[in-house]
Amino acid sequence: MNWHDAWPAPAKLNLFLHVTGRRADGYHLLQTVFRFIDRCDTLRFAPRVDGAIELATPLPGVPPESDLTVRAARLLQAHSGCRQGATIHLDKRLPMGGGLGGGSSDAATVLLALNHLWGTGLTRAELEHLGLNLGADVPVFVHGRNTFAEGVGERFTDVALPAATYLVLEPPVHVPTAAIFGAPELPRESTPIAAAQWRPGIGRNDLEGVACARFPAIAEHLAWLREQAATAMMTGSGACVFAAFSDPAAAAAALAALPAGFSGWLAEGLEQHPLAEIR
Ligand SMILES: C[C@@](CO)(OP(=O)(O)O)[C@H](O)COP(=O)(O)OP(=O)(O)OC[C@H]1O[C@@H](n2ccc(N)nc2=O)[C@H](O)[C@@H]1O
Ligand SMILES: Nc1ncnc2c1ncn2[C@@H]1O[C@H](COP(=O)(O)OP(=O)(O)O)[C@@H](O)[C@H]1O
Repeated sequence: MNWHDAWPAPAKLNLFLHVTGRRADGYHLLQTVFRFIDRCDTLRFAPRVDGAIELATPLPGVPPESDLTVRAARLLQAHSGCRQGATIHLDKRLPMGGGLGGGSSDAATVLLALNHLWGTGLTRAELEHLGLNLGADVPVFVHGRNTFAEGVGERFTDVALPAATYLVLEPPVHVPTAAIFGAPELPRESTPIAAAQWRPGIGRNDLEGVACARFPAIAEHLAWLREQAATAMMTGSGACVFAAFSDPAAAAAALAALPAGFSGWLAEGLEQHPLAEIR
């Protein structure tokens, strides 16, 4: 791929999410399955010889210096000693604080794209490791395969998933991930399961109870979605909730029945990240 190309940064869904413990540094041990879906942010890059990293499209409420795209580019520069720079254009479609991993996916796409465009030559494993400095969710987007993840979300056992159409609802709230993990009432002792035993439909989202109690809009969206599909669940630390349909027409019918004031969309489950093969 070239400098002028559009580089996708897909969303993820957590098909289940169990909290199995807490590390000494406060981070939580999780078990989860990440699935990539075909709803994406899009990034474009322009090369710079002055070495600067500039975000041409700053996000409301996010200072460019703390934007994950800029931080990812700087980290790769520092780690590789690369003297080139880039202007980054981000076309943001995924909601912030939605549990869809948008910011983390943007960061991973920056690492993959600039490693390719700058010719810095880091391996995918090195980029995964680098990405963990930016957030617990970044490595999986670099990894690029649907996967059963453990640890804080950096140890992977890849899984093959059946085709599915997802109806995703966006409750109009931004959930601060740290506040959900910090809640005293969060259940933190789910019994670990073996990756080989997991099948679609197994497990729940342990963060759901806290998120629904603190953000009633999530509870309302989930209650409506469960009437359409009993297996509906929240993704990540919220706010988005989703349901899987094996029949796309059933998913479309549920979307058509969405109550006034609710917003939602359909997405197809991907077999892998669209940049899974890029070097
Ligand atoms: C919950 C998950 C599930 O995929 O997704 P999101 O809802 O954010 O999409 C992730 O584990 C989120 O990963 P990410 O959003 O990258 O989190 P980070 O920026 O690393 O962490 C934000 C804060 O959440 C808490 N945190 C995060 C991950 C984790 N395993 N344990 C934690 O306790 C910490 O307080 C941390 O300071
Ligand atoms: N490029 C980015 N896109 C989205 N959020 C970003 C970005 N850079 C920094 N952030 C910050 O990260 C937070 C979490 O964003 P995001 O990854 O989209 O949500 P989640 O982790 O819930 O899936 C945002 O609220 C925002 O403050």
